[in-house]
Amino acid sequence: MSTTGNIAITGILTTAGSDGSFPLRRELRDLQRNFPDHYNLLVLALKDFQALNESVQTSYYQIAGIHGLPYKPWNGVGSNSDWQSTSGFGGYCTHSSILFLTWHRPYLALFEQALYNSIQKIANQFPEGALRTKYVEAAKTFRMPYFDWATQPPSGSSAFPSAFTSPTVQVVDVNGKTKSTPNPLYRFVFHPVNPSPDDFPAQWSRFPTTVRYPNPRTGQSQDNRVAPILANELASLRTNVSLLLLSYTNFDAFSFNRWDPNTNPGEFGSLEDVHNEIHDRTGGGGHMSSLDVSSFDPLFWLHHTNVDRLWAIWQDLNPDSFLSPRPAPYSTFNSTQGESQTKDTPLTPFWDKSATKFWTSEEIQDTTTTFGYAYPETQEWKYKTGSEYQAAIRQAVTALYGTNVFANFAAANVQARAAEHTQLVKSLSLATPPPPVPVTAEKPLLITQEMKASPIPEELQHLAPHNKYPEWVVNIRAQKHGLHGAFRVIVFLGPINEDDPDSWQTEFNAVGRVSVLGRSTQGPTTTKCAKCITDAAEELMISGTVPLTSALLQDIVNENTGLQSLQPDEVVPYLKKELKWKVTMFETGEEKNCVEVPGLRVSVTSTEVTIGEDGLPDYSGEYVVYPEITDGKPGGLKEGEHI
Ligand SMILES: N[C@@H](Cc1ccc(O)cc1)C(=O)O
Ligand SMILES: [Cu+2]
Repeated sequence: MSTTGNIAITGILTTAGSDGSFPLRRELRDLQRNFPDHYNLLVLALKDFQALNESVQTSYYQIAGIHGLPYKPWNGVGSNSDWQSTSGFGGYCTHSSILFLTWHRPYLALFEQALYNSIQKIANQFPEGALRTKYVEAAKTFRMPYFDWATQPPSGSSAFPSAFTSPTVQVVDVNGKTKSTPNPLYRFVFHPVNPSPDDFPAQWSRFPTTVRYPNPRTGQSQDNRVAPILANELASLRTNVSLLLLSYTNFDAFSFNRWDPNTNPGEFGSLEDVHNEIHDRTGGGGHMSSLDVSSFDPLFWLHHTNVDRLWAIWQDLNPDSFLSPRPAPYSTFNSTQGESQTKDTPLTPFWDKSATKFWTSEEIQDTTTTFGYAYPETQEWKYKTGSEYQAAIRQAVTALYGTNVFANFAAANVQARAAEHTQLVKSLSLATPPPPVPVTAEKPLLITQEMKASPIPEELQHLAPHNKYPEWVVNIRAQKHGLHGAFRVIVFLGPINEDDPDSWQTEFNAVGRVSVLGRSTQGPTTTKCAKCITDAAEELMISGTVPLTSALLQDIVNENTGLQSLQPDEVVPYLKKELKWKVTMFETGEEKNCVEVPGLRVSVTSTEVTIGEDGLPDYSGEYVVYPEITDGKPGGLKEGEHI
């Protein structure tokens, strides 16, 4: 890859196999367990890539810097002065816009192709002979792994893989000897933090490495906090992913989180919304929590690869729906605010294969193979017909994220989670975190092409007479920059410790959240992102969802609650009493209780789901709104109000 002139974004240059196949981007734990040579290459190459001089265009530092800070032009696209003016080039970020998904695809391809340079370099450093042959061979099919944060981790293993939390990792080094080495997925070590003056404001300059859940006093990363927080809201998140993939049929609704008055009752969620909450839940006030700096955490890349995968899956189920033109919410290098953003809008700063013009959404919609990869679920070449292929995708999705909430519930290891919860509470009071688990200890996820949906378990069948049940969803709308910073709305079902914001995320009764990555447009931490400034001026509204059914089921199984069915006659009075929500700001790592949120509106809807003979849910029913549940609560939808 040349480092002068326009860098073409090609992904890893690949020709299809004779059967039409492409190498797969695999789940991290699958790669680690079942493809140890690929994993070994990943560790060595990512270290090599991260160590590149930060002034090199294709270094880890510079590529990460395209997303937010330092807000300087990359690859000659835009000039420094463009970045300064708020009416001009507002940076490259595309969140809350129709281009959210498509912009990140070439971005990931760029990362993958740069990482791949290091992969090839490393493979060829092994001593000539069997060892080199083995790694050079493995390098050919190496692709970027993803972290599937929505799937049920195998029982007894952590919701946040030790591959991210272990400070060190065992590898076979290029001399053929096994050694322990700093783990490049654990964190990125800046070298230095500000290679050019003022890359980062003081808030971020103080961290010499990326951090997760930094201790507000010492700045120390507390990675052991991530797993229990991921586990605690996992059941609801899985339903959310299942709903998005199987019930949303419109690209605009599926893809991004901007709310407008015409949003359908069943479409308050989006992949962007689910993606936001992972930033929040893994960041804990550290780098992942802030769009300005999240891409410096290595986790960002595996997280976004999963987002790209979920989109690829959805797109192949809905090949005819794609983005419809919208007025640009902000100005960029190529389009001015208010001008139509379409599938032909250039995705700056990503030059296409010709390196003379930019990639557009249209060119990358259909297929990931343009960039030389596929996902386990999107191996289209294995199927004779489109409908066989789609049926296989549906089966795989339901097996991973929810055949139906009942099978999901039975599969979820509630006991393991409860134990993890106790461990978290204990570890918070310990001076030193528990010792890291060796990376190889992780259990593999089962990801196969033949995964089958399973039927409703017998002991829960009475809750879904004739295989029908109501799916309950909380919808949340708020003004994105209304609090001048990032905040979340956490939804609870049942009693909580009302007075202690620090404990809310780990309350067992926390069901899920909508995380809002708002930013400041005034004061000392003012963002340089021009898009955010115009968004704020426009009072941009966003929305998100928290599926409730899994928590309701837990309450049904827990006999102390008195709840016995999922039907409205029981659930409505129950929710009226037990449903609550809290808002906290989290940007600084400290939890700040916020009572008033501009534009907040919380509503509850349900829709009837039918589970087919094949175990697949049919989500095509109408949504019913229940204002009586939220009326009278702060920010709740009132009787007679339009959703
Ligand atoms: N936190 C629970 C979800 C839940 C929330 C509230 C409840 O009342 C019950 C269950 C989980 O991890 O699955
Ligand atoms: Cu992101």
